Amino acid sequence: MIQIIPKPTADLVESYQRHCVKNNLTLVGYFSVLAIIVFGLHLIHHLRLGMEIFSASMILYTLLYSFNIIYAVINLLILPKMRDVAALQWLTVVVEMAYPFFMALVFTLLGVIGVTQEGGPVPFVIGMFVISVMLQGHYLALLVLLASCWTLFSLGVFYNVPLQQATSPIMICFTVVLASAVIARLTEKSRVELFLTIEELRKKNQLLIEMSNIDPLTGIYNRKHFLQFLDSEITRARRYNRPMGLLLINVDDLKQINETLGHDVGDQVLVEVANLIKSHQRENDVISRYNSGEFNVLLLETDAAQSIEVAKRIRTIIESHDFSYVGKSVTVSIGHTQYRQQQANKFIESAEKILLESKGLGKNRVTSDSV
Ligand SMILES: Nc1nc2c(ncn2[C@@H]2O[C@H](COP(=O)(O)OP(=O)(O)OP(=O)(O)O)[C@@H](O)[C@H]2O)c(=O)[nH]1
Repeated sequence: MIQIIPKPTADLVESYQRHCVKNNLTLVGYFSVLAIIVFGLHLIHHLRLGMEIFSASMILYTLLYSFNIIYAVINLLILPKMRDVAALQWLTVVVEMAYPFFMALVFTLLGVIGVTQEGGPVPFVIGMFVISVMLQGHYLALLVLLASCWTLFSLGVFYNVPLQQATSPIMICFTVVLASAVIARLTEKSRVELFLTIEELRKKNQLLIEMSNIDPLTGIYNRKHFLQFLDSEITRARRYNRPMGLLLINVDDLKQINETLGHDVGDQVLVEVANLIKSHQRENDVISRYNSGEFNVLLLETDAAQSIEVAKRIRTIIESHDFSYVGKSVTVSIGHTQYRQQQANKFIESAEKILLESKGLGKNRVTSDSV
């Protein structure tokens, strides 16, 4: 069977949790604003009906709404502005966990009051569904909370209501708690699967992008990447008038190596030459395989004298390297040019022209159009 969804690794799980925290905080923030509006309407409703506003349930509602105001301020005004990462993480955990716990407690008490005053367990039912949405990504915490709320609710109802009247709301609320847990689990599972699939696709996409820029034989950048990179560097060099050199490096007599020793040996020579150039690369050099037997080095922030210096060093390193399996030393011809505010293709053409000159002059040499 093909496994489409990989087993989540620790970093994926962590990343998923971070994703949940972000979502939950936004949810908590907007839920708080909604609760404040509802509280206003609730209060107006009570006043218009001339109802007692200091009853036990009203005090609980007031407490619930006051907490919402504090949470709305923390979530929407304080957290987004915090710069201290450690403090932010700490406060985020407190807010994310404390809020549903507090809500659950208040809703449980409202549920008990509701049943005691024959209003029914509606607040408890609503509360449990709300916290199962809020605690997405923390299933264990949700289970603990649901179980504690139900136990608290049952004890409260038993204590205040005769057994006959208590059984029905307790059973209803048990079903609600069970349903909330199952729904939360199912939604979380599908969210995790979707998240992991997207994450996996994102990684594969990244890998494809990287692979499309890499030469499979030598593992260095390919021509496509070089041309893209050159475009952006030309814009920069023009804008800030920065010096930039280009070396075109061609392996001498590669055709002959291929013909006498085989294509595999030719491949090995190319890999080794690429590694030699790479191992002596400076921080600002960008190396790529430009053509079959040809490499180039783009030398950023480098003037003509420094570029020629680099070219000479590369030539010497390759000439003195031990290529004993070829039976003779492997050499390269290098053409050097400096950027002169021209178009990218003209810049490359200059390097190609000077490389041809290098070859014509007898190979294994550095030729420059800047001296
Ligand atoms: N082994 C190997 N050979 C390649 C590869 N790509 C191209 N070639 C061969 O490399 C040779 C390059 O030849 P050229 O650069 O034209 O000529 P050369 O023999 O190097 O001669 P000069 O450039 O004049 O020194 C050709 O025979 C290509 O077939 C590759 O990936 N691996």
